[in-house]
Amino acid sequence: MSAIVAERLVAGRGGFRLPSLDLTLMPGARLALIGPNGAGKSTLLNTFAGLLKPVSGRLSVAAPVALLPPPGEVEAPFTARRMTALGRAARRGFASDLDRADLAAADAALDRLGVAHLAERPFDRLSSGQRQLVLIARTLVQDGALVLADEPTATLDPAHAARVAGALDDLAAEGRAVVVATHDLSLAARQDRVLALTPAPVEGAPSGILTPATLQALYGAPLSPCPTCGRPH
Ligand SMILES: Nc1ncnc2c1ncn2[C@@H]1O[C@H](COP(=O)(O)OP(=O)(O)OP(=O)(O)O)[C@@H](O)[C@H]1O
Repeated sequence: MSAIVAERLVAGRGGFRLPSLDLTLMPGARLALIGPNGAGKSTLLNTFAGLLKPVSGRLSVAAPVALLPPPGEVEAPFTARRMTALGRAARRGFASDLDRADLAAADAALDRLGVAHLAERPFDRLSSGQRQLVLIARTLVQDGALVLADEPTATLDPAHAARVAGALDDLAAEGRAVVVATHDLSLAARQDRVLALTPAPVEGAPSGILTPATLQALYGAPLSPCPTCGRPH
């Protein structure tokens, strides 16, 4: 079964509308959404997550969905460990409290991202990048068949960004479909496919989409060096 099937899907919110989109994503596939500020990446992710109703068209999504919201959206008076472990509690409802297995999974996810030392720290007193890593750890423990990550590496230093990219690769290797919305073109380049949200969305292999010409058309300015070939232009 596909992780996402979108047919003539129009996503939007308020007065904003994305162009009609056809997309199929198989389990284990990795897709990057790129596009300028306001292009509709978060709108599309939230539509995939079921938080926004499609304006029109057909959308079928595998469950469960694990969603990493964009940086800065989450506040909570919990420790980093509890905040991470709540990713598992959400899956089975909030009726029962977290158990040892949940806390152990949280510790393993924090360790995977190089922030095990933050486990006992109050989430609300972490730096923005540290909070982001905790929320990514929470996403890792959610056991999603479809993992949606909105700007996962924004606010991260290069070493932590590399760990996150590797952790997302691991999720895909486990058979989960992964969609990242990102301005980080090196992260986009390591996905299997890239969907560029332009007035007419274009989708393909990173080598076909992350080209100087496509990026210049997408962002309205030349980008150098080329993110896939590394050459200045
Ligand atoms: N809550 C909202 N209500 C109405 N319109 C919104 C809302 N949030 C965003 N929009 C509009 O929807 C459009 C797409 O926004 P969206 O956040 O999906 O873009 P994005 O590609 O994720 O942008 P960015 O890269 O800046 O995060 C924008 O024109 C934005 O102004």
